[in-house]
Amino acid sequence: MGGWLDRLDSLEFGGIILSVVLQLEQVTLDSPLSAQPLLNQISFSLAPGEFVGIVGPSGAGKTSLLRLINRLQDASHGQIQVQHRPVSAWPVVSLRQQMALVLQEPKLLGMTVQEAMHYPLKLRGMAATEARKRVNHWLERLQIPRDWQGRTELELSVGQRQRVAIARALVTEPPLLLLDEPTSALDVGHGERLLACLQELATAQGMAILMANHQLDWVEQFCSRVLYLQQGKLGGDWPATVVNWHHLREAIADVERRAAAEWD
Ligand SMILES: Nc1ncnc2c1ncn2[C@@H]1O[C@H](COP(=O)(O)OP(=O)(O)OP(=O)(O)O)[C@@H](O)[C@H]1O
Repeated sequence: MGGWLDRLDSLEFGGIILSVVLQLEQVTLDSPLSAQPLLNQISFSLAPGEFVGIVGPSGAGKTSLLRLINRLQDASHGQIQVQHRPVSAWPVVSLRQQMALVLQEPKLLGMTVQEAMHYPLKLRGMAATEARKRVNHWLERLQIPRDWQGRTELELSVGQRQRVAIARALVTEPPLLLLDEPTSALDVGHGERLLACLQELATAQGMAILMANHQLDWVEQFCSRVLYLQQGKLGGDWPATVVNWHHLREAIADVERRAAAEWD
């Protein structure tokens, strides 16, 4: 493994060379239902080795943002670049080979765990022996028991399915990993182990990871940077070490309480 950094282009800012995997400039997503956009002029970039948490109240736009990057939906305005190339200029299949997206309720599409793990490697034309080695490596790394390999999603709990979906995403070792609430159905032990593994992938191997997560304690513990979304706007983009976590928790809880009170 390794080599992600070598595959990236570089940008020069004031004489300092920086690599950027992902760049959003003034990205807006209009709502089909209201005048208020679902995402409003979002700009940020992501470098190799960053593990970034997207936090914010329910409905703030976290999932919508991840969907735009992978082109499940297109932005109404602004530009998203992956590896310095607008997402609209990439053939969709090639764009999706630059990244892996794991949605909140992952599906194995009727495949067994074993088949689902091999499928993305088969699509990339990897030789069977190498693919087997790669699959075994990631099954072990995410501590997925061997006896799950013949199971389909109907024979896995939601949390188990989540772990398999993340292993399936990692098996291609993409430069960019997009995760939507990857720990929502995991117990503390598996959640912490997964996030520690992701942190190591970022810091030791240069993978860029963007993760929507409601569980602020874990974002605080494992992420290097935090994006705060509120009502579709980017309310903050901070290194995790400078965040006032107590204040941020209160701010999010306040918005969520007010939203709930509107129904009373
Ligand atoms: N296809 C759609 N059409 C119209 N509105 C949508 C659509 N998808 C999402 N929305 C709205 O966009 C807003 C943002 O939703 P999104 O799922 O991105 O939020 P989120 O921050 O991921 O929420 P949660 O934390 O609850 O998962 C919400 O108000 C939602 O109702």
